Amino acid sequence: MSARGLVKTYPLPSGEVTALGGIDLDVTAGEFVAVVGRSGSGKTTLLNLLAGIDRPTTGEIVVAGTSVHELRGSRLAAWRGRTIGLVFQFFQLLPTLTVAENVMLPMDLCATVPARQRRSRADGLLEQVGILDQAGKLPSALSGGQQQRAAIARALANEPPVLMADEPTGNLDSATSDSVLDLFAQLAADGRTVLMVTHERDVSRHATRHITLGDGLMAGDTAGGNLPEGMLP
Ligand SMILES: Nc1ncnc2c1ncn2[C@@H]1O[C@H](COP(=O)(O)OP(=O)(O)OP(=O)(O)O)[C@@H](O)[C@H]1O
Repeated sequence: MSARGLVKTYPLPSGEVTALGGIDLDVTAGEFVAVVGRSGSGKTTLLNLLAGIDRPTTGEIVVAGTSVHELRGSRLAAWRGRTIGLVFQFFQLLPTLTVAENVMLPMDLCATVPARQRRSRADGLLEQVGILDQAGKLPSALSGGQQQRAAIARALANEPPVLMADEPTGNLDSATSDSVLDLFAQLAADGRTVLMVTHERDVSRHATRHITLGDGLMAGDTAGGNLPEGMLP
């Protein structure tokens, strides 16, 4: 995954806000990258651009051989559904569907898996994240950690090469956070690219690389699990 000259500005009545001022980035398969930085430094904007949720004002993004900045509308949505697994702070599970049905939803939307294989694939993913015994329950019957595991299984439904997570442990206690982060580390070790936005030092130490943003620019790029002092707010 690479980005070149990534700029994102928002026009406001009071003037233009520059969320990203020109980011160059290369991330390879198997990396577990934590994007860190102060509030307002551009972390979520960067993740949204790389995931194809939002489009850059200028600049280029290439993910798994596709020039994402050239895609629009339904082609962008189809690419995103196949390529990017998304995990959010508040899980975003659909409350009226069972856990297994939530996991099958991306398969239904993208038709990447034949209909008769979707349930067994969902069960396999739920087993991988350790909650197969919760498959038939509604999300409200699960703990926060179990709900985030269900959301990770759903993110993996279409076998995306890239997993992106915005503050995935922001709503979990520290022991539960650790187990979810171990799961991300395992998914990266299996060859996926994992990119996580976080502002918590304890969370970011699970990553193998830290990208620090400051005022929309790259302020640091360090390998290893320990973020140098002063690199987090
Ligand atoms: N839709 C928008 N319209 C206008 N300004 C925006 C919009 N989205 C983000 N911004 C601005 O862009 C800058 C970067 O925001 P962003 O949410 O990417 O930062 P962040 O590092 O993720 O912050 P936080 O840690 O608080 O979530 C901020 O100044 C923010 O106010």
